[in-house]
Amino acid sequence: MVNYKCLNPIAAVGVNLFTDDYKQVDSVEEAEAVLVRSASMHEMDLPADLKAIARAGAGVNNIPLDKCAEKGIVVFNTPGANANGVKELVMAGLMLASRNVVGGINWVQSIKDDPDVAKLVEKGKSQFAGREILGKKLGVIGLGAIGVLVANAANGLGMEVYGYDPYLSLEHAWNLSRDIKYVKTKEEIYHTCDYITVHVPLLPDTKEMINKDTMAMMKDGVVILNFARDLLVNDNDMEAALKRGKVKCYVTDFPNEKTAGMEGVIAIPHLGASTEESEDNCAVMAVKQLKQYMETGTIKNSVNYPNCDAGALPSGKRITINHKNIPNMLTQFTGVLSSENINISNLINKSKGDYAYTVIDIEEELSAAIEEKISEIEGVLKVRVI
Ligand SMILES: NC(=O)c1ccc[n+]([C@@H]2O[C@H](COP(=O)([O-])OP(=O)(O)OC[C@H]3O[C@@H](n4cnc5c(N)ncnc54)[C@H](O)[C@@H]3O)[C@@H](O)[C@H]2O)c1
Ligand SMILES: O=C(O)[C@H](O)COP(=O)(O)O
Repeated sequence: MVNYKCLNPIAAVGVNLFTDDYKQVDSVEEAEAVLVRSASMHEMDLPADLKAIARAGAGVNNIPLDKCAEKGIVVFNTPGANANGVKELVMAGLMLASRNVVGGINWVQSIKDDPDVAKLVEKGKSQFAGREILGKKLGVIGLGAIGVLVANAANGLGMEVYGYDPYLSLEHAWNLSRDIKYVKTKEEIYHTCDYITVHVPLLPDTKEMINKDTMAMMKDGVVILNFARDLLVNDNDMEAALKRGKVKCYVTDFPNEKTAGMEGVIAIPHLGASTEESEDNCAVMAVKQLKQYMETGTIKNSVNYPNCDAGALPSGKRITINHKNIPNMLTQFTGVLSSENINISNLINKSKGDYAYTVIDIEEELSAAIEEKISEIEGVLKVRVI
């Protein structure tokens, strides 16, 4: 029986994939597997038995990835599963920043009880006049699952789109419309674009990438959209830029105590992935990946361990070992098995940064004593026998 814990509500279509071999538990202390959306796990004690965490979504900045890797806990996310949901809201964000729809709606509410509301509307509407996005320049920073969809959709609406991503993957490059101008530096986007949207993960090198220096390079009256993470923007610098009119409007899906009431900000309550379709897609992908790992040792879409297709289970046992990526580990693993005269029928070893993963198939049973011997090898972080 595998105990799992959902730290956030996870769509039923995903959770229903768990069979009778899985049991939902009340506390994370009892869990071998965790499903999570945006709940922060940074302050959490991670139980010794925890083997995997699946983030039903893209951003993993709420999970202590290194701490997990160090404990042999594999962290998964669901790349692309909510990208369309976010893209559609970004397109709405472009419109909301261009046409004063929010101001107009609020104004209609304030005069709704006036018997002359229809006349007042026609008289007063000019104060909410906007501009069209057709022909305007949009810069997309980060051409991953979301950035590519946003770039292509904006291009379809007649915008001139510039894209920047120093790590652009082949898959995403294939999906990018040929009309998008791929630029080699962020500065080209800053100097050129009327609208700038960021779709990068929150990492040490992207934190506060929108700040007074980068905004100084932008056109006067630029519109900035942030559907990625609040900490990508320096809020104090944004406030000053909005006051000066350097930035015309800041659309954020991540309001915080500083930006929620800031003038010039359109604040959306983190709704990018909050659609039935995205929630279902993420839940199904997260649960499938978690189950596959628990049942076969295969790792797909991990962010802290290497991906590894372990293949079908052997007739005997499968030993999976999460360990440090240091020399001499395989010799030690095979040494323990050969000293017990155990034949290896298949062996896979993969690494990612400081961590590695080894799968060893044997055609017989494995005693607890041998499992213990492997666990005791220096650099071994977790051992499972399936
Ligand atoms: N608003 C929401 O509800 C919502 C939903 C999903 C994702 N997100 C956020 O959006 C981010 C992007 O999501 P995604 O699904 O497109 O992820 P993704 O991993 O598919 O794409 C991220 C892209 O950013 C690029 N990148 C990394 N560092 C960069 C840098 N310094 N400069 C330029 N590009 C850089 C990567 O190469 C990658 O192509 C997530 O990390 C998450 O924080 C928000
Ligand atoms: O990174 C993500 O996938 C989004 O920010 C969605 O977060 P949520 O699952 O809490 O809506």
